Amino acid sequence: MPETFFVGIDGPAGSGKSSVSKEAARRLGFGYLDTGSVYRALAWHVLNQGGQTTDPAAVEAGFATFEPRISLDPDVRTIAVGETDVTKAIRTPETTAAVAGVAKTLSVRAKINDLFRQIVADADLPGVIVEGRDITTVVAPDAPVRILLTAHPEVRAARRSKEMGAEDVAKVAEAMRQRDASDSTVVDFLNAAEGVTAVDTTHLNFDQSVDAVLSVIDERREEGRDGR
Ligand SMILES: Nc1ncnc2c1ncn2[C@@H]1O[C@H](COP(=O)(O)OP(=O)(O)O)[C@@H](O)[C@H]1O
Ligand SMILES: Nc1ccn([C@@H]2O[C@H](COP(=O)(O)OP(=O)(O)O)[C@@H](O)[C@H]2O)c(=O)n1
Repeated sequence: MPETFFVGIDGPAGSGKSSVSKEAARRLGFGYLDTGSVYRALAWHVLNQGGQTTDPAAVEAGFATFEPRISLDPDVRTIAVGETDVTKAIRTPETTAAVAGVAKTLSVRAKINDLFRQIVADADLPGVIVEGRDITTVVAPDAPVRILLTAHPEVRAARRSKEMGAEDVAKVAEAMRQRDASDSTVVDFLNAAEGVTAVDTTHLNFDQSVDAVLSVIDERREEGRDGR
C-alpha cells in the first residue's frame, strides 16, 4: 500500500480549519481527520467514567480504555467511543469545558498523537487532511504539506458567532480569547514554524480560503513528483 499523503493544518479557533479542510479533502478525494473531535471524545469518556479532566490520573485512566472510532469521510462526521455514538455529546458545553483538561495532560497528548499517526498510516486513501492545534509542529513535523490557517481575532469571533447564531459577538470573542490563551500554554498555533506555510484568511471568503489551501497542496505535490 503506498504511503498516505499527509496534509497537516493548524490554527486557532475560527480560522476555518475544519470547514476549509473538509472541503479541500472532498475536492481531492482525501480523508479528513478532525483531531479536535478525538480530544473532545476523550473528554466525554473521562466524564462518562465519573472522572474530572482536571485530574491527570483520571485522564490517563480514561485513555487506557479509550476506543475511538472516527470516520475519515469528509461527508460523514461521526465519532463513537466503543459502541456509543458521541457525535452530538462531544459538542455540549459540558464536554467543551472539559476538553482543556485533556489538552493539558501532556503524557496523554503524546499517546493521542501516536493514535493520529496510526489512523493516517492505516487509512486506505490517497491522502488525509489532518486538522488541529499542533499537527504541523508535533504530530507531523515532516509532513509533505503543513499549513497554518490564521485570521484576525475579530474576524474569527464574527465567523464563530454567525455559525452559532449568537448575537453577542463580544461574548463569543471573549470565550474564544480564553480558549486560545489556554491552548497556547500547551502549543504555539499562532506562529508558523519553519517550513510551515501561513495562509491568512482574514480577507478571503470561504471559497478563496479553500482555493488558497488547495494551491499550497498542489504546489507541494508537484515538488514531490519532481523530486524537489
Ligand atoms: N474564509 C472564510 N470566510 C468566511 N467564513 C469562513 C471562512 N472560513 C471559515 N468560515 C466559516 O467560519 C466558521 C468557523 O470555521 P471553522 O472551520 O469551524 O473554524 P475552526 O475549525 O478553525 O474553528 C464556519 O462557519 C465557517 O463556515
Ligand atoms: N490537535 C488538537 C486538537 C484539539 N485540541 C484541544 O481540543 C479543543 C477542541 O478542539 P476543536 O478542534 O474541536 O476546537 P474548535 O474547532 O472548537 O476550535 C481545543 O480547544 C484544544 O484544547 C488540542 O489540544 N490539540
